[in-house]
Amino acid sequence: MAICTVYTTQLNPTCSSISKPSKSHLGFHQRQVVLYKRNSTNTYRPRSSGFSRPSYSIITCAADQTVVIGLAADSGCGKSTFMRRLTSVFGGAAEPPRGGNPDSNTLISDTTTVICLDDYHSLDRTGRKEKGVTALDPRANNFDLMYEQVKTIKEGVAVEKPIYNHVTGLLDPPELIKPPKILVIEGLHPMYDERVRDLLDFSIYLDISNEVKFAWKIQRDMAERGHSLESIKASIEARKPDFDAYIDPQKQYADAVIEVLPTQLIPDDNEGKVLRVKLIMKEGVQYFSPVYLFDEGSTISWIPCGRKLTCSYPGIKFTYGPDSYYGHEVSVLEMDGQFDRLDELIYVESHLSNISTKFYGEVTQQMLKHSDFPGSNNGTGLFQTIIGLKIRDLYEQIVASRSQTPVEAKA
Ligand SMILES: Nc1ncnc2c1ncn2[C@@H]1O[C@H](COP(=O)(O)OP(=O)(O)OP(=O)(O)O)[C@@H](O)[C@H]1O
Ligand SMILES: O=C(CO)[C@H](O)[C@H](O)COP(=O)(O)O
Repeated sequence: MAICTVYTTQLNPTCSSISKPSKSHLGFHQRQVVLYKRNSTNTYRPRSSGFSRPSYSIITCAADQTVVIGLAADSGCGKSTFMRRLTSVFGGAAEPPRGGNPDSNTLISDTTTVICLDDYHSLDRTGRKEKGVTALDPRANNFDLMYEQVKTIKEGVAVEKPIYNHVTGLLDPPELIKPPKILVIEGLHPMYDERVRDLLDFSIYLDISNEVKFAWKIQRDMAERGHSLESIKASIEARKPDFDAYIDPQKQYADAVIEVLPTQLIPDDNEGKVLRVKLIMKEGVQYFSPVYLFDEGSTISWIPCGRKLTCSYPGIKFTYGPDSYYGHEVSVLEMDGQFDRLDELIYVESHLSNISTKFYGEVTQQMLKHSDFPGSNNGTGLFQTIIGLKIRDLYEQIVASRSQTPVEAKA
């Protein structure tokens, strides 16, 4: 986090965000901020002798303030895969904090820091068992701390965040999280608490239908983790009431929802391999303009298979159009089916608009780069990649708008 190095009585025009010091500001990382005193003419002086805490404000460089993105989904619904795609859009690899807890859930890259909200479990595995609550139950999570820490990071100050250890089921000693350019909070509840929700600059919900969730869980937990079919069924059933009560309702607040359903191209398909994926995009969200197919606002149905796109059974179908979602006006882009050849995706990409690419073919390039990630041959990978590009664009717009904002003091 860069600090404002203003040593005159006038504020640097790029530093427009001013807030009162809180306990966390004045803690361990006090040296990261510069304290200024406001005088009667509403100008600012750097800290000098006679400084008394209540009369000082913390000034952070607005252009460097952290943009906060929320990603909500149930466990095993593709959050990690989405995060890898997002990080890749910004370049560089995301890694756990160097020299830290090997069981840390955090991933850090040059631009992004992804924190997992499981770290705000207030009850460890034993505690939840004793109280008979699941991790999805708000009573097993500390929303006050989540709010305080996300807010503090957003204001440009580092925090000591707890770690929930998925290996031991215990709460480990905290780890230091420094303010990144983009903070992603991913997990079960990024939009559950209104205070946390209000801190989000953009929010996404991964809505995986029960049939597909089940197919993915079986694939992962049976093949990779040696669980039995019965135990997977039992674990999904046990979580369902709390999922319905506390996780699923968050999708009404999301700016973008990626909904994953069984295909409609194969009658009575229950294999869950071919997917129908919807990208539901809220209208009127600042710095976010929904993607469209051919003609903005029209209703379109498109089968791109033919000379320019190779399709084997059951083919590919795109639809696009306006709709309503939890009372909000939205645009919905849908893809049913899967790609045979990813290099031909450029044909589809060239018919999509508002995809926030920096050069022709960037979506296709990203998809080809990660062709081994789950979902790369269908709408899950395509829409996750597009949302990654939209987040980059949103971030750049926010930074640009902040550096143009006139200085305004909030005492
Ligand atoms: N788009 C996809 N298409 C097919 N399978 C997928 C897709 N996304 C995820 N999966 C399957 O689901 C599993 C979980 O994915 P991922 O690790 O990204 O989810 P997660 O939400 O981060 O899970 P957890 O919270 O349990 O760590 C993957 O191993 C894969 O089997
Ligand atoms: O839903 C979950 C996170 O996405 C987990 O079930 C929750 O965090 C509890 O984890 P564990 O099973 O390791 O105790």
